[in-house]
Amino acid sequence: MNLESLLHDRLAPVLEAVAGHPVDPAIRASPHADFQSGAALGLARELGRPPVRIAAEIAAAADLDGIAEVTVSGPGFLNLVLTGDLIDGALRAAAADERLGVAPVAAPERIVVDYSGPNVAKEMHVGHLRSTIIGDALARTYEWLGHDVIRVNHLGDWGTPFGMLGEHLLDLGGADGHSIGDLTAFYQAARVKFDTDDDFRTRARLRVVALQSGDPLSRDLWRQLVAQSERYFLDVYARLGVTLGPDDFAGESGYQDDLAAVVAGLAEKGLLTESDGALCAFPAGFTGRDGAPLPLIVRKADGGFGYAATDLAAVRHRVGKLGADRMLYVVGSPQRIHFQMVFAVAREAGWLPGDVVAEHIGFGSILGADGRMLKSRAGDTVKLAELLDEATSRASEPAIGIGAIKYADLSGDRRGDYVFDADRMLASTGNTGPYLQYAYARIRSLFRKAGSGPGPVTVTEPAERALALALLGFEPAVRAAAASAEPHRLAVHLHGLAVAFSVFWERCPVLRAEGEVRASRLGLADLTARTLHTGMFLLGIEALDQI
Ligand SMILES: NC(=[NH2+])NCCC[C@H](N)C(=O)O
Repeated sequence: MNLESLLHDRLAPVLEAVAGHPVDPAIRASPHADFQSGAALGLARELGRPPVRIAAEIAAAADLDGIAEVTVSGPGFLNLVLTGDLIDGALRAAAADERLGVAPVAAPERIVVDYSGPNVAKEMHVGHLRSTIIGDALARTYEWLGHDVIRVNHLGDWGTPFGMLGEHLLDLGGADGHSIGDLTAFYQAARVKFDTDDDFRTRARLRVVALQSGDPLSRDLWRQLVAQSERYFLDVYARLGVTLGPDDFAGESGYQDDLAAVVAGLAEKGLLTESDGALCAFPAGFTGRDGAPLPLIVRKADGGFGYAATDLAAVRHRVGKLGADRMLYVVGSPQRIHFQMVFAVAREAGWLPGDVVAEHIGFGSILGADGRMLKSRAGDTVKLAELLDEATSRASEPAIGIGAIKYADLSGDRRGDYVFDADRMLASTGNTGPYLQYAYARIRSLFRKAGSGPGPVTVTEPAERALALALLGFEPAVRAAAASAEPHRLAVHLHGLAVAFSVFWERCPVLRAEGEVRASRLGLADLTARTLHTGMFLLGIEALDQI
């Protein structure tokens, strides 16, 4: 049962009667009562009466079913205290339900989550790490809520670099003879040759043309690069415990045959303009600093198609073939304008109907201890594998190191930057992944000693009540995280739950209690463990029985 919505339903009719129109009661958890509503404050000006008076009027008229007490405090807040029966009933209902009382959504949507999206023959970098972690948490959460989730890994597997990379692979012994091994070194070596060797540069250009016209050797080299990279990425996903698999790769190359139709479709709608030899769309409402309209380059002057054209084709595919109701693109904030323009052009072209939601789920950067973009000691971009090595080698178990990284990423507003600080993220106290994992393992160990199972919950002590409210706040936290695609809303809630449990644990003896009290406290502990387990699962953090 969702207490916030229960209280919402109790207060909404009274508010509407008082105001003469629907008013959101804006129920919030409160340190002074169980919950609080500030709705009377918002109505004061409109009704021309002091908010305290309005609040008193609401309090007097409210339907008190399940509410023990409504009081007015401060300038006109309504403080709401629930009855013990309501809380006990809600906890027992949650405990009896495998899904902890969280019903699947009434209207499931088909949600395409585009995440990870690394580039072939290149090491994944920290931006891909964030996309992978955040995207996976979102995909898990929507799926658990009953949506039909399609994971899409928009692999960068096409474009001009493949001339240089294929040619370099050929120089090293060709498609079947050579393993590209260290991706960064491979890419950099190709790059150096491309920048310094005229002959190589010419060969690389011809290789692109050959690849695009279907030359078998070129395709072979390319396939080899893609296959080796995919294997590498899958290793990283396995290490991270991420739910992306081999079938989720849907690389840019897959849209090549659709690009002509993209151009034709845009041309037909009169949306293409030639600009310095390139074909561009100028979606309404996008202007540069100088006020000039911003172009979305659909076909480059050399006839090649770029990132934007592929993304337009991908939108058509996801709406037309995959039947998406909602599309989320979990990609770093610097690509915000790109996606806004792609969505705008797709809407103008009629490929993105008004009832299909397309949203860029942006995120900030991972910073080093110096507050700048994360760099290795040598000043290069940090390889993802090295980052994982650092966290896992310092943790007692790999799952703790990985959980620490994920939690550090997911516990703050995704739009913000965060500092990669292994000491802080691995700490077993504070707002960290290990803290959640220890809280869970501690409860499991409690049950190994208890000798008996959980019983029906009856809340009496204040620490029990605080824990109960945290448990019942799980559903709104999951729904809020899903609604705004903000996993931190769930992460922060779980941390609060773990803290509430530790306070309860200090103040309320469990194993030393007797009879119904002992059973009830074990009931609270059990529901806490199950809630932490489910919540961590949604974030992609492993819950260990024993640490
Ligand atoms: N549909 C998309 N554009 N997805 C994101 C792809 C990310 C891209 N490969 C990059 O590394 O920046």
